[in-house]
Amino acid sequence: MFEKSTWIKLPRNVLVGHGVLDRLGEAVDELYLSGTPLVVTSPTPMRLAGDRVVGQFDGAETVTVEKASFESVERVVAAAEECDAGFLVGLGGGKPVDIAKMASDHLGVGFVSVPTAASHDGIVSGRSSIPEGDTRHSVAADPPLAVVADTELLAKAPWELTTAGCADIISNYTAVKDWRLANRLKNVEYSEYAGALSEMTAEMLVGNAGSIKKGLEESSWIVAKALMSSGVAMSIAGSSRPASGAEHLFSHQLDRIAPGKALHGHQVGVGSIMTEFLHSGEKGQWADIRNALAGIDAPTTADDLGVTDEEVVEALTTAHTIRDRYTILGDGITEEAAVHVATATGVI
Ligand SMILES: NC(=O)C1=CN([C@@H]2O[C@H](COP(=O)(O)OP(=O)(O)OC[C@H]3O[C@@H](n4cnc5c(N)ncnc54)[C@H](OP(=O)(O)O)[C@@H]3O)[C@@H](O)[C@H]2O)C=CC1
Ligand SMILES: O=C(CO)COP(=O)(O)O
Ligand SMILES: [Zn+2]
Repeated sequence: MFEKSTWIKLPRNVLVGHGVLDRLGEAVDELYLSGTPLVVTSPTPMRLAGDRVVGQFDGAETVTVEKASFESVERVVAAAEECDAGFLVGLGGGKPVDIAKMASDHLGVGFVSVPTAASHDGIVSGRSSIPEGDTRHSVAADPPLAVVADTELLAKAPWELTTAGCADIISNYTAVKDWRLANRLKNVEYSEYAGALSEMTAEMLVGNAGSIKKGLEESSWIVAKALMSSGVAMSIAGSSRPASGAEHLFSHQLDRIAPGKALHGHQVGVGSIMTEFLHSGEKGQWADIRNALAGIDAPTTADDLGVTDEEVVEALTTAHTIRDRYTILGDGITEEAAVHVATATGVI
């Protein structure tokens, strides 16, 4: 008997474009949400867009978080309970958006995503990624009911945040390779639709790389749409597998070993150069990934990331321990292998 079933959760209203931030209230009205809106944000986004967001709702409350942690999630849950929040609005980069997503899932209330940076593909995904001690939890959470990505606002963010978003998308190439490998070797469920969408998203971004330039609002448009598409791939898969493989394990380890040195997207980009080398060897496509990253001003070396050679090697050799996700790193690679891949690709 055929017993498979699938439940894909996607956002209902997605607004991307110049000035759409001022249509946030309208986009939310359409969702028939009720109760007090709680805006979950962090210091910079609050300063840049807090008033414009809060001003579109009657009686909105605000909570500011500084760190991606379960403690922050608990603080947001407490603030929501105190004001009896009807729904949460995540305003900012990946940190406040993920925290708001996880808190609203816990509270069973709606969530609206308002990114201030095109820096990661959690803008629209049904995943929340929070570190805890030596591990990282990437948990299912309902995706946003609405996403409002104002390209005027995104384009004013530091250029590095946009190149980080590009690199997060470029890393989809290796994430999908890892996913297929895990399917072949460990029978991990693979979705052809999600895998194809994720790869096509990376392909289109690289194809449009010529239009991704500092100071050009069109760049934010291209990147924001790619981030949406990648987030949808994760929603279809019901996991972050289409967009997160060994290059993400490497980045999550770097977050522990060398915290705050580089952006998530930049770390996964450099990780992707090396894991592509592990997948396809010296003559493989790792140089294409490096060139794609270099072409949009994203880091390609340890130096660019601001981390040491030793930290890269440590992250590579220990990345497999951070979570139960089979990748090209298998049960771990030796220090010699890590030094070889990092040297051969020019990362160190
Ligand atoms: N759930 C998912 O599927 C995914 C989740 N992620 C997660 O997202 C996080 C990475 O996202 P990222 O955006 O890099 O992290 P942050 O939210 O920490 O943002 C990076 C920095 O940019 C600042 N910032 C944000 N917007 C602006 C702006 N418009 N102008 C100037 N500065 C700005 C932030 O300020 P401030 O410090 O004040 O916030 C912060 O210092 C990671 O925790 C990662 O795990 C990434 C990909 C997918
Ligand atoms: O960063 C992500 C996808 O780009 C989310 O992946 P994780 O599940 O590794 O946190
Ligand atoms: Zn990512």
